[in-house]
Amino acid sequence: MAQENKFVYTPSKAATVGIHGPRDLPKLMKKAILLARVPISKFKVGVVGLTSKCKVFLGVNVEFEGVPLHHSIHGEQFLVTNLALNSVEEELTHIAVSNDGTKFGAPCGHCRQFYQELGTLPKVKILIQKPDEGKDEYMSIESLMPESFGPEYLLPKDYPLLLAHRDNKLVLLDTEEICSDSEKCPHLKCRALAAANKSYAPYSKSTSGVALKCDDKVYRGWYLESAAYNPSLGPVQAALVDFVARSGGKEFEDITEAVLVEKHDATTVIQEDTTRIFLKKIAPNCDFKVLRCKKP
Ligand SMILES: O=c1ccn([C@H]2C[C@H](O)[C@@H](CO)O2)c(=O)[nH]1
Ligand SMILES: [Zn+2]
Repeated sequence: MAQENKFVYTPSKAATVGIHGPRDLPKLMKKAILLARVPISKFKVGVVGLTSKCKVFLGVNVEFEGVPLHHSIHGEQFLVTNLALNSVEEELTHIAVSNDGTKFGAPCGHCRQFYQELGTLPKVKILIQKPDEGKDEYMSIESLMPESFGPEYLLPKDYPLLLAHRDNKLVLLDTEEICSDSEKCPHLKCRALAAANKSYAPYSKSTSGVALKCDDKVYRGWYLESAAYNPSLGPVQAALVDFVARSGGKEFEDITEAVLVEKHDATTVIQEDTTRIFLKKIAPNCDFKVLRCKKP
């Protein structure tokens, strides 16, 4: 990996920290918890996840001072976004969630709902403490959500869900030149367009992406929707997941530039106004531009 991501472990890197299977996920928990950004609650949540190809991903909760609480990113949501941003199409099989590194608990309702986007019957298993028996056990998220509401109510059968490979095939409205390696180039407009092209917005169709610049490094993320609408993660929050994962502890206020790419004809969901206000609060010196895109 060109830029170090403290939140992603290849199987060989995972083995060096003693992770060989689901039982070992707690070994990374204390490290994860330390990476949380919680100026409001001071309540740090760490999440360690394992995929079917034995990669390990971390998640943490992220809070933003000065904006409404619903802009916060939960640890479990961070983890899934981290998988999406790293093009992990394999299945997420196990997660462990903790706020102290020793006790493991269930995700909140908002996260259980968000995990419905991984498939209509999420097979993800979660480490749960059994107080009576004094030991931890994995149980399925499905069993924590009987009678669930999910994408199957709103989308056609077999619709590609959140972690599926996606190319929305959007182009910028103005005839701007876009680099052919737009997933790696240093231009915010190219990176934000590439992000919008991976956005999962099956409910509003308002796909969008954000690219951020800090110290000549680019971070990007894309809008991820939830069938229950409210748990959806905005494109700027998704880009901030990338920022928290790869910036090596930089502050949000160090972000100097941001570009949002969204559809020119988006009417049901528009990110521009909210993103502008949000960035003004968390990164007051950030120059914010909006570019419109369309289906060619
Ligand atoms: O399952 C949960 C529950 C809460 N939080 C976060 C949200 C907020 O930052 C803090 C307090 O609720 O903990 C999570 O990350 N996951
Ligand atoms: Zn949650």
